[in-house]
Amino acid sequence: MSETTKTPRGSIPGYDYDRTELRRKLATVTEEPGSAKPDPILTVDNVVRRFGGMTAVDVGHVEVQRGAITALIGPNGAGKTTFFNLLTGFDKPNSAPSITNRGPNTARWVFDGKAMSAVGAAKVARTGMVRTFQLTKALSRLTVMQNMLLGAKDQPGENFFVAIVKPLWKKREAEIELKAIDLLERFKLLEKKDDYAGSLSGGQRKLLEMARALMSDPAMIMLDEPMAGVNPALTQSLLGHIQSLRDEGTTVLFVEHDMHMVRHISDWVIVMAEGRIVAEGPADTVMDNPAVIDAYLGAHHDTDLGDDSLLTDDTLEELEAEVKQEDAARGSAEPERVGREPAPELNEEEHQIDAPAEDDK
Ligand SMILES: Nc1ncnc2c1ncn2[C@@H]1O[C@H](COP(=O)(O)OP(=O)(O)OP(=O)(O)O)[C@@H](O)[C@H]1O
Repeated sequence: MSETTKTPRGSIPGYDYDRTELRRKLATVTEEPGSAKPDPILTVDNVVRRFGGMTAVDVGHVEVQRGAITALIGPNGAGKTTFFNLLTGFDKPNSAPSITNRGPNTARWVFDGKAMSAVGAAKVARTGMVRTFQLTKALSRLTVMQNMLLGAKDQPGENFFVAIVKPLWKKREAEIELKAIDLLERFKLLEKKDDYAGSLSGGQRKLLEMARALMSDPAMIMLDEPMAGVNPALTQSLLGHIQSLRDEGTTVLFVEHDMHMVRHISDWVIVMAEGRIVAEGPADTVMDNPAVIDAYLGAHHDTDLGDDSLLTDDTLEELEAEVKQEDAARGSAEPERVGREPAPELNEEEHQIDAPAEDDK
């Protein structure tokens, strides 16, 4: 990956993006929930969302580093999607400020210097914080190209002067179309540009949604399970796209269950469980945090944390002893062996994603 120096979108002019520098900065961040980041693009305080008696999100404080790829992970039901919905204006926290709810404990989040707590979804997107959905929102009865054009900002019709001066709107329209073609080519969807979005596969719709989100040049893109439903053949290129976005200066915040992907591309990982942030750190160490292991084992016994080092020799011996006991109880002569499988590597040919069906949720 190149060590280019570019300006992250939404940053102060002249700020040099440098990946080595980013890593050096993140290495100074304390590995604890809510830790301060050297250059946060997003700072969130006191976001609480309850559904009836159940608290789905209760985030006291969290920061997202500008220009980095941050993974938001956690077991099923941890509150990740609800948190995305709240931040992007698709839902409202119970802790939102109101006439009856004022004071230091009310919800507040600031994106790129702008207070966002009372901002609706459309305006949030215009400020440069754009998200995709776990279930794609491509408009089935529009073509792929029409979907892309909808994602553009500064459309000719939005500006009265541009709209009435033909050379101006013609020029702007042509620019938007060129951008759409470029993105569709990047996401290998160009030959589908005249097909209805409804005819695409689940994985292709996922790619279309990401490409469409990029039409507005967001400062931060928030991806909700980008890999779910994506064909393994496209997995590697999607990972490459996400990394290039970061290298070009876009901040990426993504929710993902595939721990191999999380380990492979994240600069930083934030872990949620039962609505709270329970751990933070770089991908290669955060998975060993006892709070993370508890969160996953407590909620979801069969989650693969992508790290076989959790299987220590002691654990293996204990498991082997348990198997022997069970076999003895069943009267079996030859106990099964408990072994350590090699950790699967993320690799172009072999990497398989646990892809839930697109319409699971
Ligand atoms: N509209 C809603 N009404 C009632 N409960 C809800 C609603 N939306 C979410 N919840 C509940 O809030 C909790 C958090 O759900 P959420 O979808 O945010 O979790 P998640 O971490 O994204 O899970 P997953 O990884 O399975 O997608 C869950 O218990 C869920 O059932």
